[in-house]
Amino acid sequence: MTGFRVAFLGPHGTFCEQALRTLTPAVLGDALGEPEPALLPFASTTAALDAVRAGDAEAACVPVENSVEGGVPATMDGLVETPPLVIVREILLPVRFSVLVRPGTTADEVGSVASHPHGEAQTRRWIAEHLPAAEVRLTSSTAAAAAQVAAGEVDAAVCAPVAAAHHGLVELASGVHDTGDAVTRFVLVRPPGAPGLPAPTGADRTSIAATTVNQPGALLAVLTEIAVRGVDLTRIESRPLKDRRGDYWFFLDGTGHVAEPAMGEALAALRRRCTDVRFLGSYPRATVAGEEGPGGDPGPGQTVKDYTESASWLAALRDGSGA
Ligand SMILES: O=C(O)C(=O)C[C@]1(C(=O)O)C=C[C@@H](O)C=C1
Repeated sequence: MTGFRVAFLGPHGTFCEQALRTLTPAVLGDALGEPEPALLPFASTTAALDAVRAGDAEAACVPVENSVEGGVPATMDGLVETPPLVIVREILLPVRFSVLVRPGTTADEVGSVASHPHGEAQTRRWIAEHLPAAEVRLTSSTAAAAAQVAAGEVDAAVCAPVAAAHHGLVELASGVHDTGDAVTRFVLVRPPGAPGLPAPTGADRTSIAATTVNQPGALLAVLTEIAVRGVDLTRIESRPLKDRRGDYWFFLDGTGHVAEPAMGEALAALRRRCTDVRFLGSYPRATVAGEEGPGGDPGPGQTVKDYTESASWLAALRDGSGA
């Protein structure tokens, strides 16, 4: 045991724990600087992030978005709180739900069914069709729903199949979903500077949160700074600033690394244009097995080589050696 701790959305048996466990010790060691961390379940995404901020864990793994239901608000809000945290890895996990019950329970006996809001959203039609009489209850995680079934507080849980073993439950149904092939994206976060920025791999993603003044074209200007540098924007989502009604955090993900000129220049431009910019991390892009990731040809004049050559040309103009 190293004393190095990774917080995750618990209890045991969440998709979040599965995502974290897909990282090999080598990858985890590379991302965290420690090969064998202790994995600590927390009751919520907020609590997992708070644990890192309080020094009770050195890193946290939290869900950030689902391909069917979209962003996880608690994570997005948590990422822009202070002190800052930065993403050092992303993990894409295909999500497959089972309906778990106590041994012996039949479908007719299910009067209530629980899940995390994202789990409920991905299986809403299925529940309406197959468990029409069940009252739906929302829980802090899918495994928390399984724990409630085990405790006799609810009859069924929509959760990961692995939760059955953790909570002594059995499958009433498996492969439950309204839209197939759902994927949830998780991120591993650390305080900035520990152990340092992941090195560029050539296939990275950078996450940014930015706020702008509320005037015509402000968001367009932000997007233009990104677009003209050939950065492929892979996600944009907003969250209210809460204490400034009508103002928003824009969460932007784009291909590239802050150490590369295009992304570096785009970030510097946002720093000039926005009322606040948070660098949320540059980290290797994950792909689902068998799928191509984003970020093909950045367009004419937009490769790292193009940026390096133009910077040398400008330097020569400035020092009088070129024309
Ligand atoms: O509750 C869990 O098991 C989680 O890991 C959270 C979460 C989410 O936030 O979307 C992860 C994957 C599923 O989409 C449902 C719930």
